[in-house]
Amino acid sequence: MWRRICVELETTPTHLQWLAPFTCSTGPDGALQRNKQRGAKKNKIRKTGESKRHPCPAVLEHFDQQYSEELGDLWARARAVLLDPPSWQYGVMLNRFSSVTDITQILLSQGFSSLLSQADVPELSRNDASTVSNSTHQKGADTLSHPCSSKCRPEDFRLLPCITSHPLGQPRRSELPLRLPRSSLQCYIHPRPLRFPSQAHRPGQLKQYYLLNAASLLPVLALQVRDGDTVLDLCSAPGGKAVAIMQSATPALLCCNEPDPHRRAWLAKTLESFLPPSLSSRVMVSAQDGRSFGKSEAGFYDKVLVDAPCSNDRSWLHSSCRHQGQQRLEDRAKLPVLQTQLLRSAISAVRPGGVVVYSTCTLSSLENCAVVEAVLNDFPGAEVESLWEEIALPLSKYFAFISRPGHKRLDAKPSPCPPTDAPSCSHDKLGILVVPQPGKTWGPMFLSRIRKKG
Ligand SMILES: C[S@@+](CC[C@H](N)C(=O)[O-])C[C@H]1O[C@@H](n2cnc3c(N)ncnc32)[C@H](O)[C@@H]1O
Repeated sequence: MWRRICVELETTPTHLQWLAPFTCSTGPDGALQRNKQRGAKKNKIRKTGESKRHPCPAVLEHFDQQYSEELGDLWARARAVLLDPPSWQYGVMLNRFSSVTDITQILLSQGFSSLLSQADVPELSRNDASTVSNSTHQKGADTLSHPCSSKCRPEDFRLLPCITSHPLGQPRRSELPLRLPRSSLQCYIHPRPLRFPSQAHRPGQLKQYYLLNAASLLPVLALQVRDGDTVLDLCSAPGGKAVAIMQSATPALLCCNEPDPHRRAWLAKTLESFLPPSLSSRVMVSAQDGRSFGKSEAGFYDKVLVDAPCSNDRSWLHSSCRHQGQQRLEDRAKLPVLQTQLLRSAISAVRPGGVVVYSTCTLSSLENCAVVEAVLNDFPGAEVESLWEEIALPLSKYFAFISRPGHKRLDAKPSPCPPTDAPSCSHDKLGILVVPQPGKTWGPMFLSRIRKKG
């Protein structure tokens, strides 16, 4: 199998071989692309300073139509965030392979705090968590109703309220505590939209951190990579989640796949900037169409991440001109077909008992729950696992997740919904959705975890 993978790797020109000597001067996190500055700046935070960007009228009109129908009042607040780049927050994911260690102190002294520390996550038992959600929903606190498809009534949808303290005293010792999965992944966030400076590449030195939308880490947490796993990152460029996977654990193999040559070059640079050469035998770059893995590598992987090509609401809203906006809207209509094919391929590529995480950075239910629903219909041996108590509840202090009360039984087995023209939007059944809101501007991010039965 190793041989086969190696052969399938592109016969790479030297600039694509990520273990080639460090020569790149551009970074993976986009910010560096914009900041052409050379040399690392002093670690000084600044306001995001995003210049005023104008939304593309055609895309905004399309979003208004679709999302006010799907999300109701929730859309007005998400819209306000998406239209206001200076309000966007940035996460700082630390690089555990960098030998420079002063960064945590600097972040803490500047008001950043650890997103994934276990310390500030309330320790709730499963029963308590259920009680908290139900009782808060009954009270109607911090809720926003939003209409969706014909299957859902507007009042069915609410924001998951913040859980900031344990409402019922100490959890019962005998019950499993509600905690984030253990991970060596470290990310620091600030309550305000302050951005840490991006780092230029320094030859021979790994970057210390990666700037990102912290919601991007949720699919990686959901993937639960363990040491020794064989992992496929099916749509990998520019490589933020691949780097996060390598922060979480040491897989036996991480295959990073990206068919687009320019984006693959960017991916290669990211890997080169964040991973030491000693990991070269474990991390590989592949150039296939992701739809082919289901046949070429059937049943090989323990874990597959499908961070699918999607509408990317944040960036598409700010399309540079009307023509680009129109083109993207045309592409948007075709995406669910590609996404469905990629997810099918991923499920075929995973071994029985293995898991696939499907994620997008759009709010569109057609690219989210409708894709998962369609694929589940083809794979009776696959089932969605709830991410509610594992991810949404522990992190509700930081992210605005939406929920549908009454469908949140923590022990409920999700079942595929009957095929329908209208998406069902059962985010709690088919996945979880982070909706940007003022003060919690992370997202959009949809994620769903599917296990292939053994
Ligand atoms: C949302 S981006 C992935 C972001 C990446 N996972 C990260 O965290 O940095 C989706 C990627 O899928 C790639 N893509 C498009 N069509 C694909 C296909 N048929 N197979 C695999 N990847 C594809 C795109 O070129 C793009 O780089």
